[in-house]
Amino acid sequence: APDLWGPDQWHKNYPIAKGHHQSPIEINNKEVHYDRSLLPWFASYDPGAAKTILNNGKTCRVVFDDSFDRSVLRGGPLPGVYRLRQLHFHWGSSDDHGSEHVVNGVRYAGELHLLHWNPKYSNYLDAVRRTDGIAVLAIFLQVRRTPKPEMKRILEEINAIKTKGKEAPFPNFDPSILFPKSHDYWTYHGSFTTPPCEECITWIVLREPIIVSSDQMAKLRSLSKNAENEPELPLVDNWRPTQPRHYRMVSASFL
Ligand SMILES: Clc1ccc(Cc2nnn[n-]2)cc1
Ligand SMILES: [Zn+2]
Repeated sequence: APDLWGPDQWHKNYPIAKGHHQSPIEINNKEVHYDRSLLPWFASYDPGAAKTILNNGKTCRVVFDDSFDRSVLRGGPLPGVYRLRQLHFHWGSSDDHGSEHVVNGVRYAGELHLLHWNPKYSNYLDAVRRTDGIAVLAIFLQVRRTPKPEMKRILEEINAIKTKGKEAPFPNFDPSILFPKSHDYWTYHGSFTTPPCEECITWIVLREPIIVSSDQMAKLRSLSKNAENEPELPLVDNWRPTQPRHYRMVSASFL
């Protein structure tokens, strides 16, 4: 059956969805350009900034206090500090797919996005209208037999936010505990991967995935996209297919 609201239809309401700076994209070694001028990136997150965890019907999201430069990302390709606003996940209906970016043909089971905005703009909604408004740190989730203990706190809250609109307190959490060892990254200019698909994102995609277990991925898949009193609709496959790269350069911070 034709999916009336699927990614191929978004351009009808949001023409930019067919723009030339859309995300996600395929990252292929042969087309990547090593840029030795790229700086390392740094996250300085205050655990006290974590506020709540929410099922918004399209993902599991943790929101942070972004009323001042409390938790920030800086360095890398960024011109200054960017404020952490929220993190969320993308995943599939099985372990063999679910990530948004694809690396040399490899799809990972999921992808963690930490979304930051440029405080040179008066607020987040203004920032999403600017090409340098948003920075997303993207981290692949790779399934192996070993769970990632640092994922436990998020996954333990899943039972409290099973259905769309459910929210729970999520205090004292520093998302940098989720980071892999290596800070090597690719960077390119792109967009939100859901409507309105604004082309306002500096993407920082980490080369090293974090390792999670199949059970941990199954926990994410136990979320529902329906509200409590509605028929059960599993929240899975909330990833957008890769988009044309057009003439964009993907730079690598590593050789
Ligand atoms: Cl909460 C949320 C916010 C944005 C998206 C889509 C997206 N755009 N860029 N990264 N993720 C999905 C869920
Ligand atoms: Zn995302």
